[in-house]
Amino acid sequence: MYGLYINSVFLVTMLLYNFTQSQRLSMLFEMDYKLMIGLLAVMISSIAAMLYESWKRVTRGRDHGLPPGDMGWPLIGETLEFVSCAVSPRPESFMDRRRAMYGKVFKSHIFGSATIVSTDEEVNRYVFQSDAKTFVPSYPRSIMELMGKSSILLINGSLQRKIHGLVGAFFKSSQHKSQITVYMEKYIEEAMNSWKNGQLIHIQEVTKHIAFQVLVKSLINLNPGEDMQFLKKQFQEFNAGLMSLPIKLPGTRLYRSLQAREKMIKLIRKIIEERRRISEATYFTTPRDVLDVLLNDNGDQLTDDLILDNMIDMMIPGEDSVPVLMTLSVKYLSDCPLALKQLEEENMELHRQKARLGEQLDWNDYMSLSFTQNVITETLRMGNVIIGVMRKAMKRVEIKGYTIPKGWCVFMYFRSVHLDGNNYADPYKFNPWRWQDKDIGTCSFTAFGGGKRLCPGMDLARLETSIFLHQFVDRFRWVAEDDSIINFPTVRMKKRMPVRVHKKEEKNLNHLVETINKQSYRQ
Ligand code: HEM
Repeated sequence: MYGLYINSVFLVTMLLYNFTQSQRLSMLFEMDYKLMIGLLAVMISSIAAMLYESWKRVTRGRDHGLPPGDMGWPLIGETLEFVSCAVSPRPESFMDRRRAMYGKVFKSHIFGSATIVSTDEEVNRYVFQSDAKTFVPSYPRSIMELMGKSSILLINGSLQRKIHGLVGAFFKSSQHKSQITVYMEKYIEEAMNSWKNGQLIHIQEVTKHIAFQVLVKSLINLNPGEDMQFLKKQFQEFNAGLMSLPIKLPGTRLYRSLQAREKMIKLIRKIIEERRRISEATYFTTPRDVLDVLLNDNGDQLTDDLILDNMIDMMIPGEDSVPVLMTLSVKYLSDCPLALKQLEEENMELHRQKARLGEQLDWNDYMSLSFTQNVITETLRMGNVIIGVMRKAMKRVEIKGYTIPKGWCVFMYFRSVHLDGNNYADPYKFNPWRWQDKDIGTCSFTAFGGGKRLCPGMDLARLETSIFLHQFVDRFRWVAEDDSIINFPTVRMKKRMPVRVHKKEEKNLNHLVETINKQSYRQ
């Protein structure tokens, strides 16, 4: 790089010297245009090289205690290389290369911020456990613009803890799980009843539709209908702006998303007003949804504006992640017949038991399917629905001998931790059996984050996925068409996971159960 810089300066000097010697301005125009372009290119590369060198000097000068690493080019840093790896089938290759050179924690400059990238579970645990005086959440500008000021995703301290506690407790409650199980079964049945034998189904689309209905039911108790359709349309418009240029002018993507947000706020405000008209005793005693939970709070911190912000912003982490988890489970199971067979057996055994007792399945039954839960955990480990999260350092922090300067971002990249051979043997192999008798809480598994911001929707996501897998294997056999996983900007299937479904006949079902019983599926 330094050689290019010297050469460029030399070339520019020579050309300028020739030009001044000619003493004729017109000579500039007589010069071959190719030479002009060449001259321009040399000048630009010369300036770029100078900037690069001074950037290096500046960043090297600041290195006291910083983890090793490369800040890349001025302004863009290493963003281009990060993105080119992110769109490849191995997004973690960006991290792998640097881990080999610098270790599990290194410095970089991505998406406009000086960043410490951590692929180290101990460092991540420390960051997760830190309070808001040390680290606060950090998101790309467009997301910040679209989120409400009082969004749980942005606020810190006691108010964040309060909302997190209220929402988490509601999602964990037996009452919510029972209610959502009934609705989930209903929405799945409606979708599956329309499937014809041999039909091609796009799992990603079906699960997106079902999970959105469940999410909206959990948040504002809305049933499928006109309002739900309206909300879905506006949320899609809103969502499209989350990864856009942060320009708020009429006509821009961000502007349209902000308008969609306003429309959603209007609808939810109307729902709040309607609830206030209903007698307090009816809706305040047993909350039906998160909205009731927040309205029910006796303190004066939870204003209507705060509740409105949160009703919309809680859809952001909840809307896409659950259908992706369901879709990836189907993908990995399709690629691993042994795991599919064992999952089928477990679910059909439960079905038979309940049929013998003449009982319906409840949420507890679904959550107690241990192999199915292991399939979900393994899908989260391999699929990395959320590749990682960002925090911003509010002060200079020392962790494990590394310095994180005030104002820098920390990017906790879960994907590398989850695909590290030292943490998980044969990490690229889908192996749900690895979770047998393993305590998820004590290992490096952080698909739902950790600490004070541990995902409050974690149980809901697991329950929904268990119910979907149960109903799917109970009623259908399928043949998956070729498809591949895309990881950037969000995780999804390239072709929306097409599968050809075949209804299980009652006779075939019994035969299949017998066959399954004769086999052992352990690996
Ligand atoms: C597969 C499904 C899901 C995954 C992988 C997932 C993952 C995560 C992760 C990693 C975080 C931590 C973010 C951080 O530390 O900055 C988080 C936070 C959060 N999740 Fe989930 N999530 C899922 C489903 C859901 C669902 C269904 C909801 C329901 C609304 C939900 C609501 C939230 C909320 C509100 C937060 C923010 C908590 C806070 O900052 O206090 N998530 N999620």
